[in-house]
Amino acid sequence: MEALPGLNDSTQLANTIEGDNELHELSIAQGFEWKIEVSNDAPLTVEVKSGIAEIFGTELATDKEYVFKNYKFSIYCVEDVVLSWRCSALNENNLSITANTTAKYVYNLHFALEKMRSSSFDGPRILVLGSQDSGKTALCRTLCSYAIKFKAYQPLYVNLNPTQAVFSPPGCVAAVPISAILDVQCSTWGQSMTSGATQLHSKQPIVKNFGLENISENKPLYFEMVDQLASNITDRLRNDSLVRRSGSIIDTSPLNELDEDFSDLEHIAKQFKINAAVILGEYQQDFLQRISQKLSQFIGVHLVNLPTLSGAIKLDDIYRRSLQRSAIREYFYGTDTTVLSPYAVGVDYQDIAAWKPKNFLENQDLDSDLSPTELSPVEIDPSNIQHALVAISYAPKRSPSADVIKAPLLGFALVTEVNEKRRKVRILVPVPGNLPSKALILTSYKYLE
Ligand SMILES: Nc1ncnc2c1ncn2[C@@H]1O[C@H](COP(=O)(O)OP(=O)(O)OP(=O)(O)O)[C@@H](O)[C@H]1O
Repeated sequence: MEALPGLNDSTQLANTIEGDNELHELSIAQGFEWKIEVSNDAPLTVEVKSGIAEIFGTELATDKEYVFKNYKFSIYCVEDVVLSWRCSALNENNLSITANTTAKYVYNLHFALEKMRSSSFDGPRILVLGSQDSGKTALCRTLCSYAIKFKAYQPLYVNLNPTQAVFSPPGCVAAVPISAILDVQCSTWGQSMTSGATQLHSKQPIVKNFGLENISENKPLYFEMVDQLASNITDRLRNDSLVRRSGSIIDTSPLNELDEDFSDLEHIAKQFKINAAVILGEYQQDFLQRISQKLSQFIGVHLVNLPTLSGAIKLDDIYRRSLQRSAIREYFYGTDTTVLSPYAVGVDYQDIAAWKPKNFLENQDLDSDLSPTELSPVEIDPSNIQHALVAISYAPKRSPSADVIKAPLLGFALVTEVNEKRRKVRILVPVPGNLPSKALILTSYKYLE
């Protein structure tokens, strides 16, 4: 590969630092964190020997081996920690161990939320804002982990960023009550009930399929999905006093993807009835004031501004894509510890009724005023459905677009082969049986083995 100009594998960088794959012992002082970036080819195993260490707020058990692959994260030491590690791509002279400068703010925020939980049956509903890679998701994950650490709370994590896959494939907005410990080894936070029996308690997400990669490709459709999710959440909170009291932690898309006049933000705040908001990163006072004013009708107190989380890393597109790919892979094939066996079914062209969301960035000729949320019918041919991830809706196969968009999701399938000659399609489904006789929605995400 190296001989070919322009073909630089992203994993090469990590591999240039040669490790010996031997067991090493490492002591990290209280308040410091070990920033780690591992590729798929050179997994890292870690075993805590003594002290309290955590990953995004979830404590690591002592004398248990954890394996990390294709993951960028930090191990934060709440106490002095001794651990052993082994990796063929890390060298003990090049480990990045630095003081964590923002943990104190996260603790303060957590205790403020705890206060809201203990003083009312209606817990906090906090909006987490910030620029790209400022640590929004890391903060949400830490706050969820802290909330369940000592009390039997079940905070609702709401993911409004369709590019990231948390308990769902990418392209979705989702909400999941965090009912038990999260899987520290998983960038997708853990496994959902679709995985069957899992090592840790599986979670049950509410998922809405947006289907496109970027919210600006079809904002009206994105907000249709956000509104549907918000309405499901309102029902859930009404009927589940524990989740209501534990509160919602709402993770958003980067601020630059939302409207400059903050009307998108106002819409989200209204839909999720937020009563607190935090913004990560360094901003001009005037900018913070404008957001604060917009949100003042919802949040009694001011918007809380915290620095970019210590340890947050600027991610490149290749890594983002690899996380999306692993989430799709995990949905169908499971993980190394929970292996799943999806079923391949053969379907005739005429037995498929597929729709796709309108993409206004890709197709500038589309008239955006003409019901942008309406789905367009898909003509089955290899060029558009080969290797595509498709959402299976509950709407019967011949339903009109308006019904399909409103219908809940049954699950996802993956087109693995399209035979133009025989007019047949091979589709991977997570459960045995035929492809359900339901309307399908083609997403922009593709997965090839
Ligand atoms: N201690 C840490 N705190 C926060 N982020 C960390 C830490 N250590 C590593 N990271 C990594 O930094 C990257 C960016 O963090 P994160 O995904 O939370 O940002 P974000 O603001 O949610 O990004 P996006 O705007 O893409 O949604 C992630 O890969 C995350 O795993």
